Amino acid sequence: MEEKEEARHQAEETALANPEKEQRKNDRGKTEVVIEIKHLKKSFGSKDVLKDINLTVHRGENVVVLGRSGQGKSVTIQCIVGMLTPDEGTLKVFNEDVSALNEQELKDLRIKIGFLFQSGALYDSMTVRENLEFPLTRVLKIKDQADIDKRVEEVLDSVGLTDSADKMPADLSGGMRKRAGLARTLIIKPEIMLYDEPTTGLDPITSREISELILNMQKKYKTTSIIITHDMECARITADRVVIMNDGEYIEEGTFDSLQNSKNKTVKSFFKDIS
Ligand SMILES: Nc1ncnc2c1ncn2[C@@H]1O[C@H](COP(=O)(O)OP(=O)(O)OP(=O)(O)O)[C@@H](O)[C@H]1O
Repeated sequence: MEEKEEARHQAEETALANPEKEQRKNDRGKTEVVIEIKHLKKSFGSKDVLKDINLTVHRGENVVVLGRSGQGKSVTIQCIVGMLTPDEGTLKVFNEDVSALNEQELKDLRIKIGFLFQSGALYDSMTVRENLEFPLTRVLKIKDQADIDKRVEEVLDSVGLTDSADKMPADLSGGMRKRAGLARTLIIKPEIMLYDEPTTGLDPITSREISELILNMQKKYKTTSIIITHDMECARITADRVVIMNDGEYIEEGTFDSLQNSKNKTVKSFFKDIS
């Protein structure tokens, strides 16, 4: 294993390892608030990136955040996981104020949150199967090989990669790599999934497949998701609710269909190419 990858493994273990903290049981149905953001502000120097962000996400929902480049979508995500501290406002995840959490509490929170970044974040020196085994053995500390095999087979089946288990990431297409990255994130069954531009760089057909997969994963794993995208087709397929972000604020929200009839000029501009 390469040095860089080893360093990443170690960072990941430190950030995530806490086998005793099992996932919170969903016993309050869809109305439970999982993420609550109120009047969030964040500036970098003189640049006000987040000016007044307000968002409530309920358990099991897929919320899509649509916004042009550089609007602060990624900054919002980094605030949610405590990688950035907001200047003002409150941000609660599972009813806990993220900026008040200590290091250990942040680690406990992050084990419940899965990220799917644009790159897919696979380890290039490992096969797909080894990539999937890694979080099970190193993060969840599972030792029973039969249990590991069962979990790997299940998640491979979910993302349609059963026949590619022994391939190297370099031998996969862009769409397959994205599927494998998703499998690697889902295998520890996070309660919240954060997707940062999940379809960027993929052709329209593969993008559609990934969007449908995101929807299927929501149904199968009952995960709460925030999906950041510019891809209107992805938004249409995956969203229970769409939030439009512009100039540091969420300016309008609703179902994909309801927003198509918005009178707001900025909202309209997102939908202008949709027939
Ligand atoms: N750590 C940081 N320090 C300084 N400026 C930052 C930092 N993180 C983000 N920014 C700035 O904040 C703005 C918003 O960035 P962000 O990455 O959240 O945009 P985005 O909406 O996700 O855009 P994109 O769709 O292009 O990824 C950008 O101008 C960026 O340069």
